[in-house]
Amino acid sequence: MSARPNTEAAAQQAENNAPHRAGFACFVGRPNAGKSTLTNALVGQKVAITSNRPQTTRHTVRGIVHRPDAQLILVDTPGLHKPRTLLGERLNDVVRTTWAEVDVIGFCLPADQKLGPGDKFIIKELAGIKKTPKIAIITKTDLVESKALAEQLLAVSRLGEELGFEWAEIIPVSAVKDQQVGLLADLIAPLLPESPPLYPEGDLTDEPEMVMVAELIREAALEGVRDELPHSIAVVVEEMLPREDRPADKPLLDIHANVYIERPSQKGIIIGPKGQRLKDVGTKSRKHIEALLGTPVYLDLHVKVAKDWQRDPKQLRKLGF
Ligand SMILES: Nc1nc2c(ncn2[C@@H]2O[C@H](COP(=O)(O)OP(=O)(O)OP(=O)(O)O)[C@@H](O)[C@H]2O)c(=O)[nH]1
Repeated sequence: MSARPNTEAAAQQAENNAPHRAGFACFVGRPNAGKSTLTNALVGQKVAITSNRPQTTRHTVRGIVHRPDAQLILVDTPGLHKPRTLLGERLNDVVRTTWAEVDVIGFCLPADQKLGPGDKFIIKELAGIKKTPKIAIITKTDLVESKALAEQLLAVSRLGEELGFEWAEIIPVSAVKDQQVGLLADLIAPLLPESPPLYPEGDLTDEPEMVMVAELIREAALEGVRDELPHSIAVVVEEMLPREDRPADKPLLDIHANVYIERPSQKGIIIGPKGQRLKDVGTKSRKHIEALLGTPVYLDLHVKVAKDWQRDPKQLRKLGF
C-alpha cells in the first residue's frame, strides 16, 4: 500500500540524486495534543489509536512513511504526565527512553490552547536532550483564527529562546484538514541520517498485529464509558487462528481476547444490560479489525477482573506493559 503522494520537494531531491535518508522521529506533547492523528495523517492509514480523551496511546506504535528520498519511521509515545501510579511512571520512562533514541523530536502543541505548565514541563525536559533536532508543531490549526495562530507560534519560539535552545523548525499543521502535513514530512526528511530504507516498501507499521487488534478492541470498549472507567480497561488478545475446514476463498480468523477491568463492580458497565454493550463492542471492533487484516473475523470477547492492575507490577507485565 502506498503512503502519502510524493511532494514536489521529495521528487526533486530524488531527481538530484541526493542520498537516501532513513530514521526515527517521535511526536511528544501533552495528552490530547493530536500526536496520534498526525501520525495517521502522515502515514495515510489508521495505525495509531486516537480518541478525544487523554492517554489512550499506551503502546509505542510506529507508522512508516515511504518516500523516494527518505523513509520516516514514526514512534508514537504516550503523553508525559505527573505520575500517580506505577503505570504512570512506566509510561514516562518509555517516553524519555524514546526521546534519547530518535533522530528527530516533534513537539506538538494544540493551536487552540495556551502554552501551559504541562507544555513547559515537557519543553524543559526536551531542552536537556541536546543532540536531537527538535521541531515545534502547532497542531489543530483549523480550530483557530490566524491571529491566535501567530501568537502561538511566537509563544513557542520565545519559550525555546528562554530555555536556551533553538527549534530546528516551527510549523503549523492541521492533520484533520490535511494542511501542511506533507510539508512537515519535507522538513523532517533532511534531518534524518543517510541510510537505505530500514523497512520493506509497503510496511506501514511493525507493531505486532495482535497488539493492534487489542488496541482496536480497547478503543471500542472505552467508547461511551470513559467517564466511568477512564483508564481501567486493558485488552489482551490470547489467540488469533485461521478457522480450520474453511474453503480457501472463504477464510475466517478466530480471535479470542480478554477485556480486563480492575474491579468486579466494573463488569456490569462493560457488559451492559443483557450483554448488549459487550456485543456492540464486539461488532464495532470486529469491523475495524477486518478492515485492518483484510479478512473476515470471528471475535470472541471475555471480560475478566485483574484486581488493581495499574498498581501491580506482575499484572502490568502480564498485560504487556
Ligand atoms: N480539529 C482538529 N482536531 C484534531 C486535530 N488533530 C487531532 N484532533 C483531535 O484531538 C483529539 C486528540 O487527538 P489524538 O491524536 O488522539 O491526541 P494524542 O496527542 O495522540 O493523545 P494521547 O494519545 O492522549 O497522548 C482527537 O479528538 C482528535 O480528533 C486537527 O488537526 N484538527
